Amino acid sequence: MAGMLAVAEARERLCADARLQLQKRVAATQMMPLLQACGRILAQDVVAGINVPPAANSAMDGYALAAADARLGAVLTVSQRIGAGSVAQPLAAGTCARILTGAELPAGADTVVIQENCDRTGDQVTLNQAAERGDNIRPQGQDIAAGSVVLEAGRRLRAQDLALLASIGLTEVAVHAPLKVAVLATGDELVEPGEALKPGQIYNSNRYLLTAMLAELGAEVEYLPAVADTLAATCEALRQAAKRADIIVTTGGVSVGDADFVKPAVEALGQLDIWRVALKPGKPLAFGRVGETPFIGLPGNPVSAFVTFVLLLEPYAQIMQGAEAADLEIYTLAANFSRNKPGGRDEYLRGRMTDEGVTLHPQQSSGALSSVIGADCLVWLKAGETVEHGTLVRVLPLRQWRAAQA
Ligand SMILES: Nc1nc2c(c(=O)[nH]1)N[C@H]1C(S)=C(S)[C@@H](COP(=O)(O)OP(=O)(O)OC[C@H]3O[C@@H](n4cnc5c(N)ncnc54)[C@H](O)[C@@H]3O)O[C@H]1N2
Ligand code: MOO
Repeated sequence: MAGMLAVAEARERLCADARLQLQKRVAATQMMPLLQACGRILAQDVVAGINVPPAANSAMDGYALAAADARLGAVLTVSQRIGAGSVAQPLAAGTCARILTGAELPAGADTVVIQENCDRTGDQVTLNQAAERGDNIRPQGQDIAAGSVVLEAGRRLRAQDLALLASIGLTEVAVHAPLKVAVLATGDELVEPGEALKPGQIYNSNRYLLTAMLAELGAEVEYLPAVADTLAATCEALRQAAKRADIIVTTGGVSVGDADFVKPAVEALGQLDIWRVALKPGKPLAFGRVGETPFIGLPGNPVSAFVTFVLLLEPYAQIMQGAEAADLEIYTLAANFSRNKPGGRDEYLRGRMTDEGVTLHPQQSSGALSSVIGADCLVWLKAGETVEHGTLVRVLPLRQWRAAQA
C-alpha cells in the first residue's frame, strides 16, 4: 500500500538498528549470582572448565567388574563396596566391587552388572546374565567435555541453563544489563484504574499491557505519567524520557488526528525513520530517535499495540538487550472460517488453533482486548487474500503471550 512499509521490511530495519544499539551497550554487562540470573541474557559464551561427570561412574546399583569376567554363570568375590562420594581402590583382578548409582568406577573395572541380574550369597556374586564392556557406565565427560562451549552468548537463561552452569561449578555468570525502557501513554481521555471514570474517559490499559510485556522480556520499565494532547507536553515528556531510558515506547497520538502530537514531537526532537506499516491492526507505527535515544511509537488501540509489540517491538528489545530475536514461527493450518472481503493491508487476526484448524475470535476490532485474551495465535492474511473454509492460512503462534487454554 502506498506510503507504507511492509511488516517484514520494518522488522528487518528495526533489527538492524537494534544490532547497532547493542554495540553501544556491550560494556553494559554485569556478573550475576546464578540464583539471580534466571531470565537474564548471557553476555559471553561459557566454556566448561571440567568434565561432567568428572570421572566414569555407575548408572545403576550393582557390581563393577572387568568385561572379561562378565560371562553368564561367572562367580566372583566382592572385594570392596563403593558408594557415591567415596574413593574406590583399584579392583583386584578376578573380583567385583559392590557399586551404587553415581559412585566412581574403580581402576580395572569397565562394566557394571545390575543387581537384578545377579545372585549374591555372602561375598560371592553369580552372574545370571552376561554383560558387555561399558554396560551401565556413564563415561567421564559424557554430559559435558572440559573445554567445550556449553552455552552461547545471547541465550536467555532458564532454570535448566542455571543447573548446567552449576554442574560445571560456576557461582556467577556474565549477563547483559537489563534494558531501561520509558513507557509513555498519550491521550486526554486516559485515567488510571482506581479513579472514577468521568464522561469521555477510558482507563489506561496500554500502560499495563506494555509494562508487563516488557517486564517479561527482562526490561526495567519506567512509566511516565499520561501525557496531555499538546505538542509542548508531548515534547517535554519525550525529552525527559530520552534522558533516563535506553528506549522510549509510546502508545497513542501517532496517527493523523489533530490531537496526535507524537509524530511532530519526534520530528522536532530527533528524527522519524518509519511511520506507517502496512498491517492491520497497527498501521500508524512510528520508529525513530529522540535525540540519540531510539523511539518506538505504538498505536493507541490496545490490540494494535499488542500486535505491533509482538511483531516489531519484541525483536527490537530482544536484540538490543543482547538476545538474538527468533525468526517468526509460521505454520499453515486449515481455516475454520471464511473471509470474502479482502483487506488492503496484511491482517493479523486473533485466532485459536484447534484440531479442526484455526478459528477466529468473533470480535476483531482493534479496540477489543478481549480478542487477545482468547487468542493463542495470529492468523496472517495477506492484503487482497480471501479465504474459504479449509483454505490453508499462515498462523503465528503467540508463544509466551499465548492465552491460557480455556
Ligand atoms: N483518519 C484516520 N484516522 C485514523 C487512522 C487513519 O489512518 N486515518 N488510523 C486509525 C488506526 S489504524 C489506528 S490504530 C488509530 C491509532 O491512532 P493513534 O495511535 O494515534 O491512537 P489514538 O488516536 O491516541 O488512540 C486510538 C484508540 O486507542 C485508545 N487508546 C489510546 N491510548 C490508550 C491507552 N493507553 N489505553 C487504552 N486505550 C487507549 C484511544 O482512546 C482510541 O480509542 O487511529 C485510527 N484513526
Ligand atoms: O491498525 Mo489500526 O491499527 O487498524 O486499528
